[in-house]
Amino acid sequence: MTVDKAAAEPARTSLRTQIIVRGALRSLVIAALLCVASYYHVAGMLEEGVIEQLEQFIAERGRRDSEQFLQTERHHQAVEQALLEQLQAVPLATGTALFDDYFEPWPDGTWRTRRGWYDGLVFKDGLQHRGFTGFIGRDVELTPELRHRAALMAGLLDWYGSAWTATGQYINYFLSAPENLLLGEFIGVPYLHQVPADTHFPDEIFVASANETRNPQRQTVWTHFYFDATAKMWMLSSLKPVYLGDRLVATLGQDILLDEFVQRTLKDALDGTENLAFAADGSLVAYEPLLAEVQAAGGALKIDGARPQLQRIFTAVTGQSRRSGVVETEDAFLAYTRIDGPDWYLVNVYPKQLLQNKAMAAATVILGIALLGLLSEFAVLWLLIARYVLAPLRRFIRVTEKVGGEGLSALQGSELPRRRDEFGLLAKRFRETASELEASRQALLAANRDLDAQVAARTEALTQANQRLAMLAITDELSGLHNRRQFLHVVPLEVARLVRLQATPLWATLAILDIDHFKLINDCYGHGVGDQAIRQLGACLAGLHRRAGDHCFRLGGEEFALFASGDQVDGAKVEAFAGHVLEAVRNLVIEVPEQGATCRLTVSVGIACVQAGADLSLERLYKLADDALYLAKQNGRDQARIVLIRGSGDQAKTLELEVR
Ligand SMILES: Nc1nc2c(ncn2[C@@H]2O[C@H](COP(=O)(O)OP(=O)(O)OP(=O)(O)O)[C@@H](O)[C@H]2O)c(=O)[nH]1
Repeated sequence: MTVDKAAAEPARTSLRTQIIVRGALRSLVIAALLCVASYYHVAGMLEEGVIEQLEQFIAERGRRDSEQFLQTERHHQAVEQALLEQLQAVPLATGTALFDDYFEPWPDGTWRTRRGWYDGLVFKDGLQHRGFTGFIGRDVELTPELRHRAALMAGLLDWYGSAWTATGQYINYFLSAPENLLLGEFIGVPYLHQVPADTHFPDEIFVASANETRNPQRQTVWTHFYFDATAKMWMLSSLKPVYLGDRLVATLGQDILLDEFVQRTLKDALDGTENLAFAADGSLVAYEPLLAEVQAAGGALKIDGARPQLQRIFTAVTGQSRRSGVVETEDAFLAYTRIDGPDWYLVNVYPKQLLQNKAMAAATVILGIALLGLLSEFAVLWLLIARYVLAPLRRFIRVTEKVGGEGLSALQGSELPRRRDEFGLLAKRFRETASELEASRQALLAANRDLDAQVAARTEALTQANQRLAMLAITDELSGLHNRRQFLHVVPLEVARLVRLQATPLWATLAILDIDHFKLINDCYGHGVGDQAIRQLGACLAGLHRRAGDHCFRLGGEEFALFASGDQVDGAKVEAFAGHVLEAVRNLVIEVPEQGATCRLTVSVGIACVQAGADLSLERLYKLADDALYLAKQNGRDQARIVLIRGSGDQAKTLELEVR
């Protein structure tokens, strides 16, 4: 068992760091996507809210700003109604008499109101009156009707004028008649006592604007607004012609202070937005960046192509059919409302960038909260991983490191967590696997042992088979003697050994035996008997030839060889040996089972006995023996011919013997 190197090494990177870092990166991407989604969601919600807010704001502003002008129109209607009623109801004489209470002739030929009506006086009614002046041109014919009307107009001005101017919204209030009569309360100024005698008011714009030629509908007329350089105030005039039947009897007029309106327009805007006001004919009324130019143009600064942004606003707003609402342009929401009376538009420009900034701020807050949440979540995760993942993992690592020293049994140790979660399951699997591995190991060891035994047995069998094969290779199967192969192997070795040991004269003896007329045995009794004869002859020769260093061979067919070595060799001994062989063969009884008989055999033998010398060799030995055998056969068989050579070379002495 080897220890896994990777397990024993400390981890290069922390699992926890990897999880946290990768988790954090993915969460950051999600948070960024959430932030983008939040941005668009918030922007959408803000847009709805802003449009609603703008609609409310502008509608309220429209109502409030219109109210001032509608109030003026109501004033005009009230005075008109009162004048017409009085003209019809008050007897001419009464009015005529009153005329002198109000007017007095001036040396310049004009009639002017008595000074007390401006400076202050207590009238017949017992009340204090003051504040207004009046003027009647010097060429005017003072008919009773005019005197009656002038008196009634003076009375109305006396009654209502100071009340109206006291509201602070009007700088003056005046009533004129087409005969060149003008009555008016001009705050702080006895204006009509100061004008020249030849003044002809019906030609003045603030009276003539309401004449029938310019105002055929006989409606209230609103002049252009203008900046009064003397008073340093923004103003607007409102004129209302009063007709008795078809006859113009008076014109009612007011100069309205617009300072408050202009200031409100400039200042009273939602944060980050700006207001502007313009007339339906395109005259700019109030717009902070162009205030000086509006003043310089006396209220007649037109919105045109020179100011494309304003022109876009003007076109977008005046194209709307609703009285107030919100129009969206490429870069802004335009909250617009019409203002009754002078027919103006008030517009609040809400840049979309403002909305985007708010959405971005909201999205940033959401992102911040999300990041904070993620941070705390990952901090908790950091601790949880340490406790529930890293700690059990480290126990696993320790246990696997122990495997090297203690073996698989370490895996079954109690250090592995016993829990109900995946780690518990893993530990269980570890223990089970350890048991299985141990069982497998034991089985493997047993199998190895078994295999070793089998290999040993097979090796032994193989060795024996090889030995058998080796034996078979050198053994003649039929006789059990060594064969010709072994003869050619052994005899040269023996001869060489004898040649080496020349110091003590040694002898090599080779006898070659050949069965006589063996063919006849085969022919007469069959090959089986022939084989049996060879077997018995082999056993016989092996029995005769038992000394160490003696060898017995079947050279093939019915031919056998005997080889021996020795130091005490002479003719008698060899003759005795040959006789012994011949006799032993003659005594062999070969069974012929098929015929229930026996047969006998003889052999012819050629023997060469040579004293070892330099010229000794197997070839020489064999030739000598074979030649001797030939002689034995030639000489009648069943005998031995011996060639005995003592010495070697020129000193060699040959002795030939015959044994029967
Ligand atoms: N049964 C049997 N016969 C064999 C075997 N080997 C050789 N022979 C026979 O031995 C006979 C040898 O015959 P020959 O060479 O004529 O010799 P011979 O008949 O013994 O006559 P001489 O040697 O001249 O006495 C042949 O008929 C062979 O078939 C063997 O292993 N078994």
